[in-house]
Amino acid sequence: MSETKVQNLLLEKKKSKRNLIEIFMGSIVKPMFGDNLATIGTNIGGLLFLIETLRRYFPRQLTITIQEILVSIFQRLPFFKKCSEKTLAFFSPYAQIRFSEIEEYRYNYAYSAIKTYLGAQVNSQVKNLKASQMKGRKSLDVKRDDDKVEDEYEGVKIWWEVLKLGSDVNVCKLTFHRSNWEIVTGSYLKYVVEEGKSIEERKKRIKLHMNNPSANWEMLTINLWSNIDFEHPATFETMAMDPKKKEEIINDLLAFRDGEEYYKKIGKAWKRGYLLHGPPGTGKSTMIAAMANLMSYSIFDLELTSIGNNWELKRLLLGTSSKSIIVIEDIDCSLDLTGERGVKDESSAEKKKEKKKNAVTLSGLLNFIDGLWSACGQERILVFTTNHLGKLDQALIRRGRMDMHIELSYCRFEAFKILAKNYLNLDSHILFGKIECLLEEMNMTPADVAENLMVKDGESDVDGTLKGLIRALEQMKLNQNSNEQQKDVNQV
Ligand SMILES: Nc1ncnc2c1ncn2[C@@H]1O[C@H](COP(=O)(O)OP(=O)(O)OP(=O)(O)O)[C@@H](O)[C@H]1O
Ligand SMILES: [Mg+2]
Repeated sequence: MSETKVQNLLLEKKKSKRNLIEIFMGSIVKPMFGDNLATIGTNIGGLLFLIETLRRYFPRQLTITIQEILVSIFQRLPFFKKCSEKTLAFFSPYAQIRFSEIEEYRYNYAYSAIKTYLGAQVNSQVKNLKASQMKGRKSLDVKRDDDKVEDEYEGVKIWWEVLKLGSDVNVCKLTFHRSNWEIVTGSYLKYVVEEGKSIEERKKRIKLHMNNPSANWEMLTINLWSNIDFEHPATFETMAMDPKKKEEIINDLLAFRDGEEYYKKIGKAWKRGYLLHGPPGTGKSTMIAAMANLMSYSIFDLELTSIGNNWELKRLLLGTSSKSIIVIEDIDCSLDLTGERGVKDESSAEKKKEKKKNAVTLSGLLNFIDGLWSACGQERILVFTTNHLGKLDQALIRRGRMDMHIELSYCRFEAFKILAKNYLNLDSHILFGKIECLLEEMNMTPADVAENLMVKDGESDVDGTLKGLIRALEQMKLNQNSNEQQKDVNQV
């Protein structure tokens, strides 16, 4: 058969189908509803016919793409705007499920598990891949880099698409034939999420999250936190402090980590608060790093001064994940510690109101820790640090809120021995006796001791380094004595 003949035949076929629709619209719809409705009816009829034809003769993915194009065209027409999507969805044999990255202001962990699962669908047929190597890793991490992934589960075909809606809403969209509803919603999705989570667990790196200034937040709760890999080397082993106290803290942390059942049994939210207090340079921040490394928990470092009010604080706390340590450093400096109770000198009521509305208050923080957040945030550790325990409001530090108070203090001999082991690989030395006496007398911080134990010029030997520390301690003693003498003179 010649090519023109085939084309003519196809044209005839098309005409006859179009004629059928036109006869139906002209003889039934038009007489009943008039010209306008008849035109609309013709369009719908044509559209449905088109979809059915596409479904029969084209592969599924193409059908869906064409359907989407048709929807977008028809949505531009005022009448169809409302009903085109519903009409198409009604007639389409496929169902779709969307997983947004953020759902009701909270991070959707199913989304990240699905993304991880899709990234892991690597085989020799895959054409687009991406590879990266993280610091400290020997192997390359190779992931699939396709926006569209076709999957198969128990003989059922499933199509995934990774999309960005608007400027910042990330979505994974799943399409499947409605006849497979049971399998997909029953076991496939569970399988995907669990598989994604176990891959994440295997590859897990501890993250340090920092809150972005609220002025930079975008509408949909993304961008509240930025994160980087956390690579602080501190461990409890290298922490210079009283060994008994150290053991107590480690046991407390491990009991918390393994305590899911216990917390359920006693009906308490699975969270624990630690208050670290002590002078600057005694190891408060170092201990937070050691905690994160011991527990393999990520850190959320909450900078209260960059947010405006209690509502923003709530959003930030709701955006934290489980298995995390939420840190507020120098709580005495970053919070209006008097809360609403302290507003005494404001002259005008207006000012008071404004202050309440715009401040992150102690009561806001406490209400949230005790209330809503306890109900929805599990397996979280809260750490506050301060240099001035005395300045803190009693409400903040009462037991039950801050379960354990940890004092980090000046470097005594037990702590020094740990630093000497870390920095000089020394267990004992003839100069240790003298250092012990001086450390009992003088209040030198572990940070200062550590600084003196660092070999700076690359040539100093162990003796030279320890003598350097002794000199520093003696100098400190001299300064202290002369200060005291000066004070006495001033008093006289
Ligand atoms: N207890 C300690 N054990 C081991 N190293 C310590 C200890 N305390 C301080 N250091 C050393 O001193 C440095 C400063 O300590 P760190 O930042 O933890 O002190 P801090 O108590 O948080 O001080 P600040 O109150 O000023 O924030 C650390 O990098 C660490 O090397
Ligand atoms: Mg610190």
